[in-house]
Amino acid sequence: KHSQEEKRWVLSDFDVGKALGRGKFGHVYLAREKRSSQIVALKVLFKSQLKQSQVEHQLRREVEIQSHLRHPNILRLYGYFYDQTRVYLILEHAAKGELYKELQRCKHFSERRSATYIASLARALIYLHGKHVIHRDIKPENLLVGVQGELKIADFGWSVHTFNRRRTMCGTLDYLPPEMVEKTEHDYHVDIWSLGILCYEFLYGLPPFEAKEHSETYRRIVKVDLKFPLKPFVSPAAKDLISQMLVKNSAHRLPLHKVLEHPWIVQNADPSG
Ligand SMILES: Nc1ncnc2c1ncn2[C@@H]1O[C@H](COP(=O)(O)OP(=O)(O)OP(=O)(O)O)[C@@H](O)[C@H]1O
Ligand SMILES: O=C(O)c1cc(-c2cccc(F)c2)nc2ccccc12
Ligand SMILES: [Mg+2]
Repeated sequence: KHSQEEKRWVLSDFDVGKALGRGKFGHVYLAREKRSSQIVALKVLFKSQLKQSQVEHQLRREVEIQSHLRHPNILRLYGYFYDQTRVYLILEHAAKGELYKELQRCKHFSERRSATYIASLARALIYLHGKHVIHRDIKPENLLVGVQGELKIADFGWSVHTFNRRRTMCGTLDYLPPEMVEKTEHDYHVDIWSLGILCYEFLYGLPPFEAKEHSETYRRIVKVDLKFPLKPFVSPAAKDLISQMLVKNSAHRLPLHKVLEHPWIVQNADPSG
């Protein structure tokens, strides 16, 4: 069956309301689609700035990827359109805004709240990886909150489709070294590392390798210089999970389905997510 012909949207299809926030390439507005009265977030990007920053292909990829994703913890992209000067993304409206503002407000999250978020993110990443998509930019700024407090992964600007590189251009992989052949697997594990960073930051209010200078942060990351402060109190189970995700050798990081089975998640995550 041919998929329903994509609707061609125009700006006059929407009543545009208040600005929800400012991004690098333009504003995001609350808007209502006139025919259906559906509330959306309309992300307006200026072509001139997109050209200047040479991110056109990245934006097209972001749109292509996000428009095909359907998961409760992944922000929907309903469609897009453009006029002479701007590109418009029609996004699901995340009524409770940015997670990182909430984290700043309450300093750090409880173990139950953190575990619930980590579980829903793990489920979303399992879905994403199943579609051969890696996000590569999982951080509080890119996490929005829905009307029921549920997490929504947004900003697929850095996501990529990892097609299987097992087939090289010339067809044979006999001459490829191990790291090339397994390269795609290696890619998936970047999101597990970021999930471990997030788990630490939810519980302590700061990312684990933070330092004044970039060079110092870099050194701490490559060394996996992981230290757990005495305050706030964090259970040994939580530290165990974080320690199994923040592992230098990507192949040894706890797989996402094992994250969901970890005792700390099982005992603390709210099943509804
Ligand atoms: N779907 C949405 N629902 C509610 N608020 C949103 C939504 N999308 C964006 N916002 C608000 O608008 C702000 C800017 O949006 P966004 O982060 O997507 O722009 P950007 O920073 O240019 O994108 P990127 O982070 O990829 O550079 C966000 O920080 C958030 O406050
Ligand atoms: O004038 C265009 O054809 C145009 C289209 C798109 C575009 C096309 C599909 C999806 C998407 F997200 C963006 N982005 C642009 C960025 C800069 C300048 C021009 C364009
Ligand atoms: Mg942003």
